[in-house]
Amino acid sequence: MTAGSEEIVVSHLTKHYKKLRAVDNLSFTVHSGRVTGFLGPNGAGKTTTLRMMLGLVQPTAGTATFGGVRYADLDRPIRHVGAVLEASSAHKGRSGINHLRVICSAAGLPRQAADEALARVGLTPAAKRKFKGYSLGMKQRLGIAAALLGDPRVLILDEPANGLDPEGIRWMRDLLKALAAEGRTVLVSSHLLGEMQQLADDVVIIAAGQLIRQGPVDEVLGSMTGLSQVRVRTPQPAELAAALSEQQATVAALPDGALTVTGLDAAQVGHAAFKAGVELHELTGERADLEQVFLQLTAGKAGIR
Ligand SMILES: Nc1ncnc2c1ncn2[C@@H]1O[C@H](COP(=O)(O)OP(=O)(O)OP(=O)(O)O)[C@@H](O)[C@H]1O
Repeated sequence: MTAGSEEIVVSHLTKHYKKLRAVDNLSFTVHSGRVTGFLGPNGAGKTTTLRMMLGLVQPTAGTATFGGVRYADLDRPIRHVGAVLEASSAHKGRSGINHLRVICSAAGLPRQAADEALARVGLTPAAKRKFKGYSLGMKQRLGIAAALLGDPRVLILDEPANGLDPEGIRWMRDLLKALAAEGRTVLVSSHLLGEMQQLADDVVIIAAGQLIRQGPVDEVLGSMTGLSQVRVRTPQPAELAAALSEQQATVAALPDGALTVTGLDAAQVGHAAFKAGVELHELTGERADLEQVFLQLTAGKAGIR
């Protein structure tokens, strides 16, 4: 399966509910061939944004396009954009495979697309079991299978890891990375920041309806130097702490005897030790993780509006 490239461009997208600016002049780009994490505190406007992209909510202003075309103007949208906005629902007594076949026949897709999509999400062994007997994880997989039926170049998933066990989460990560590696555009919202750090190539962070930061995960993490720490081990901790304190660094002792230094990078700590004649046995730069960066960037903007 090869896929052409179809970027998502969100431009000045806005949604007002009476006085509430649920989404406020939001612009960002989601690139093809990459997984983009869409992050924001509760009530930030993520679901509203995704729903506007898919034509399910009418924007107050602004646009969202897929390869330059609005969702409503796409020719056979199922072939362009697959979306999973909430855990899938299906007729309780219908089997997984029949659920997908019904969608295929309504959308004019070949029957065999149902078998392929089911295989892709690992549900073939449960193909003939009734939906009501599916676990939450199986329902999530079926929802993704439905989104994949038209072999779309864009995938949009709202909290896809909900209800998945650790193995399911790992499976989801591998699937989404593989779909992006095929050249697809994959946009996924999640609250699981540790998972996002492992999954996403790029992030878009919003809060209170507005863009806070977008870019490659590495760049976003690297830009928050104030949050990074250096771990250092020395047989002369008192001398090193004194030398570092002169440079406005904060030094804390760890239970294992090492020190953590905030406010300097590893090279600066190494240089200070060298100048003070202090012997080092370990020197490791520890970058802030996505959770720390997220909390710092959205501080004061989180919460229910
Ligand atoms: N139909 C609606 N009418 C009025 N207000 C709404 C409507 N839909 C959403 N909102 C409000 O818009 C804001 C953004 O909601 P949205 O569901 O988009 O946020 P979210 O980032 O997806 O949040 P969460 O992470 O909690 O799912 C919230 O304050 C919400 O209460």
